[in-house]
Formats: sequence, structure tokens, C-alpha cells
Amino acid sequence: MTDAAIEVENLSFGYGQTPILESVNVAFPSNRFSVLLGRNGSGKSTLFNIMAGLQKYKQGSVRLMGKERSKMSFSDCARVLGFLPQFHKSVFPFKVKDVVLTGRAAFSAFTPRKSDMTKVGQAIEELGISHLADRPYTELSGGEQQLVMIARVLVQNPKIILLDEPTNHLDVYYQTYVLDRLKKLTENNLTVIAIMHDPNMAFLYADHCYFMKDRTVVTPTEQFDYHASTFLEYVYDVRFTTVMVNDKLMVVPGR
Ligand SMILES: Nc1ncnc2c1ncn2[C@@H]1O[C@H](COP(=O)(O)OP(=O)(O)OP(=O)(O)O)[C@@H](O)[C@H]1O
Repeated sequence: MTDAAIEVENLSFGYGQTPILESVNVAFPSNRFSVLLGRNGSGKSTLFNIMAGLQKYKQGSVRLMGKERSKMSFSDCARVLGFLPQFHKSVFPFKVKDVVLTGRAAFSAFTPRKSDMTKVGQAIEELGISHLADRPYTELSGGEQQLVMIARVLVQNPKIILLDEPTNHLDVYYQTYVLDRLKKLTENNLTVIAIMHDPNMAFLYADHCYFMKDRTVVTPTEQFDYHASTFLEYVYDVRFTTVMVNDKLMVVPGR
């Protein structure tokens, strides 16, 4: 029995003739908070879209909780995995609780049941946004909207959630708030995998960090961990200085 929630093996993928992923091998551990980092355009969203079933793959294998993803039906996939894509703006002024309820759509067709409403209540409470339940979604701040969309993923009751840049556009308060909540979710048998851009925030909150470079996922060698400036310089093509802050190693980019 595997302890990886998602296992990717020898995955290669391209848009048309342009290769984007080449021989990607990575295993995201169950019930942990993992973060995927890397430069813009390095293929992070593409890998997430493939893992979430939005993009078909022909070469390699992607297993969700041990099952080959390409052989899973849409509803099987939705039972296992919830996905928050990078762009998810709604223009309709639906109430927050109704927006969250749409996350149950894969399970209850058109008529929501009482159990669906209970799930909605639990998810918005878990994310600390019960007070927003009757507000129109379009009137919320970016940070509040982000929490609503995470609640919408949670009501699917997935075992794994993929979040493409969940802290994008958030101020430091909401970044730490969202990351705290995501980390707590892993205590309830949930695997959380997020794309992030800030290495320091990732180091502070993630159990595991993975990096995309040269069309594949790279992890540091045993000689130096991922905080090491040489490894980050290789990933980002920028010089880094490492500093200790309250016993935590942080990195400062610079020329
Ligand atoms: N639908 C598409 N068709 C063609 N090329 C695409 C498509 N989507 C992405 N690409 C290209 O694939 C490469 C990887 O894009 P991707 O969005 O996966 O990178 P990323 O690491 O998530 O980037 P960012 O950090 O900027 O969000 C980029 O060069 C991008 O232009």
C-alpha cells in the first residue's frame, strides 16, 4: 500500500510540438502539505491540470491514491481530488453559501439535500468565514473570495486538494491565515498540494517542497537541502543569501 496521495511516473507532455514536461517523477505524500515552486512558465500549472484531469496525458503515469487517473471517471476523480485553479473570477453576485454549494454539484445534481447544506456550513466554519455566508460573493475582498473558493473545494469532501497559487494577491495577513488553515487541514486526513511563488512562505508552512526546472521536478541532493542558496540559484537563476531568523533558515534574493 502506497503512502503517496499522488504518484507521477515518467510523465512527458507538450502543447502541440512544444515539450513542457519531460520524464517527471514525483510522489506527493498523503496527509501532508506539499508545495510546488519554480519560475514562471516552468510547467507547474500544466502538471496540476494533468493531475486534476483537465489535461490529457499520453506518456507516463499519474496515480491518485494508487489508481491510474486516466482510467478514473469524472465523478470518481471528483470524490478523490478537489482542484482550485489559478483563475476563478465569478461575475454573478451569488451568495457565498450558494457559491460554496456549487462544489457539491458533482454529487447532488440539481436539488441540494440537507446533508449538502450541512457540508457547506462545516466548510465555511472550518475556514472562519461563517459571517460571510449571506454576502454576495462579488462584493468580497480578494482574500475573502479566495477562502470561499477553498471552502467550495472542501465541500467535495476530497482526499486531496490541489491549489494553484492560493496566496496569490493576498496580503501578509491573509497569506498566513490561508496557509495556517491549509496546514491544519492535513491533520484531518487531507493531502494539500499548492503552487506557490514565495520560497520563504513555503519553507515556513510546507512539510515538503518540490521545484520545477528544465521541464521536470527537481529536489535537492543529499549534500544540501532546499534552503541552500546554490540549489535555489539553480532553480531561479537568481543569487540568494541565506539568513537565520529565530532558528529558521530564510533566503534573501539579490544580485
Ligand atoms: N493551453 C496552452 N497552450 C499552449 N501553451 C501553453 C498552454 N498553457 C500553458 N502553455 C505554455 O506552457 C508553459 C508552461 O506554462 P504553465 O502555465 O504550466 O507554467 P507555470 O509554471 O504554471 O507558470 P506561472 O508561474 O507563470 O503560472 C508556458 O510556456 C506556457 O506559455
